[in-house]
Amino acid sequence: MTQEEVLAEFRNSGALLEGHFKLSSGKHSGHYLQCARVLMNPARAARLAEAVVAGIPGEVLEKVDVVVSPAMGGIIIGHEVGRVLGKDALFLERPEGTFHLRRGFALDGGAKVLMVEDVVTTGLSSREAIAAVAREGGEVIAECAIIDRSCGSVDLGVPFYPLLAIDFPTYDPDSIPEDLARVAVTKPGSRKE
Ligand SMILES: O=P(O)(O)OC[C@H]1O[C@H](OP(=O)(O)OP(=O)(O)O)[C@H](O)[C@@H]1O
Ligand SMILES: O=C(O)c1cc(=O)[nH]c(=O)[nH]1
Ligand SMILES: [Mg+2]
Repeated sequence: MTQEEVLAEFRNSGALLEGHFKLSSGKHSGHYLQCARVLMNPARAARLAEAVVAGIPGEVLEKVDVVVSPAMGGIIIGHEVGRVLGKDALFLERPEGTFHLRRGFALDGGAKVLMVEDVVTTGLSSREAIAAVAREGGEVIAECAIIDRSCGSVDLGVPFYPLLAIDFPTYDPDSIPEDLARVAVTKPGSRKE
């Protein structure tokens, strides 16, 4: 899948939003990639998962024991990646603010984990999720995602394989451009303030 074809999947599903968004990291942006909309079609979700997996080197894939995703955004793409790899797909949740496994999910000691995200912007959520896997006894050996909003600048501490790297500007709360500040802000994600 080319970069243009990935972007077309977002455009065609109404997932490429413009407005004023408060991101998970607290940064603000005039653009938002609403992955839930792009993944709401199961055939499209499967296509994207196959393309994500195709971008990961074989020597990494052959080591993977299990797929883990941070809820909510990572769940659907993580499950689809698990299907492509023939591996179980678990997810981390943070109802009290810190990611951990719930619902009877557990990792075997030393399990080699492929972390799967929908979007990475600052990498904050990914780093928290990677730390959570370590607390749960596993080892994240690589991460993949549909979108890298850092456009290649993020360091997750493990090899990172995004399907599409994109560079939409983001702003700290005290340096929001005037025209963006005039637009009512929404916070689409589920991280608590
Ligand atoms: O790289 P970062 O700066 O951490 O941003 C990316 C994270 O933000 C979104 O999740 P969010 O916390 O909005 O919650 P959600 O997954 O429940 O939508 C997205 O799903 C990533 O997890
Ligand atoms: O950084 C985020 O929170 C974020 C950005 C984006 O474009 N899409 C998304 O789901 N989350
Ligand atoms: Mg998320």
